[in-house]
Amino acid sequence: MTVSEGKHIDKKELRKQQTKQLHKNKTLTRIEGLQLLKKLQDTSEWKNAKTIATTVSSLIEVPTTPIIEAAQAEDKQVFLPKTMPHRQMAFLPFTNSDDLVRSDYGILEPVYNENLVNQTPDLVIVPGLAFAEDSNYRVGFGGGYYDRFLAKYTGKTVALVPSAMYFDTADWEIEDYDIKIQKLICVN
Ligand SMILES: Nc1nc2c(c(=O)[nH]1)N(C=O)[C@@H](CNc1ccc(C(=O)N[C@@H](CCC(=O)O)C(=O)O)cc1)CN2
Ligand SMILES: Nc1ncnc2c1ncn2[C@@H]1O[C@H](COP(=O)(O)OP(=O)(O)OP(=O)(O)O)[C@@H](O)[C@H]1O
Repeated sequence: MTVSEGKHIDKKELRKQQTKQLHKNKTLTRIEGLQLLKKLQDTSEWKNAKTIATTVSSLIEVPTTPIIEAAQAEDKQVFLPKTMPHRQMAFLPFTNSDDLVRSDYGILEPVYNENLVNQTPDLVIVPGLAFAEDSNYRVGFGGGYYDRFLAKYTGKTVALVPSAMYFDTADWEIEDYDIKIQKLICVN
């Protein structure tokens, strides 16, 4: 117990709240996602990246199909995560939607091939449920996959933050293993 605990919302509670909120805001998130992609394309991080990691979005996240298509149109290679044992992620090249397989968590993933893994893409677009603008901390789905991966990753990181995921400040508890996103791209 810490004295400051009272003003923090439990991460699990926040995830529950945000999941509900994001379901209500799907349409807005989709529209804002296109604006956020435009802003992303204006950044040096995007322009300088030859290899980009994103995800296959679930219904409540910023849709990633437009991101994948924009990257491909600019001859950038796209990598997608496959969840592995011990809460590790392997990033594998995106070839074609038909080659993706649904994971136990219901997310489409590329098929594992040790020869194709790339853990050092130039830019990682980090997913999440909530982002704090003043500190760049995030809350994800709770697997700790990105925190583990980013602990070793030394390239560029950005996150696209629609209004439903936006927080001025982190009113949740920051843990030692939480990793800040280098650049948050927000609406307006
Ligand atoms: N579109 C997308 N793909 C992604 C992520 C993401 O956030 N978005 N991930 C980002 O990390 C990874 C998968 N994330 C996962 C996060 C949590 C659990 C999981 O075990 N959830 C538990 C509940 C955990 C809890 O609430 O404490 C469960 O479903 O039982 C699984 C996968 C990789 N792919
Ligand atoms: N670098 C790490 N090494 C070992 N364990 C870690 C590390 N980072 C996070 N974890 C563990 O993973 C669990 C989930 O972490 P956290 O709540 O930050 O997930 P999240 O960031 O919301 O999820 P995700 O990164 O999958 O989107 C925590 O219980 C934590 O103990």
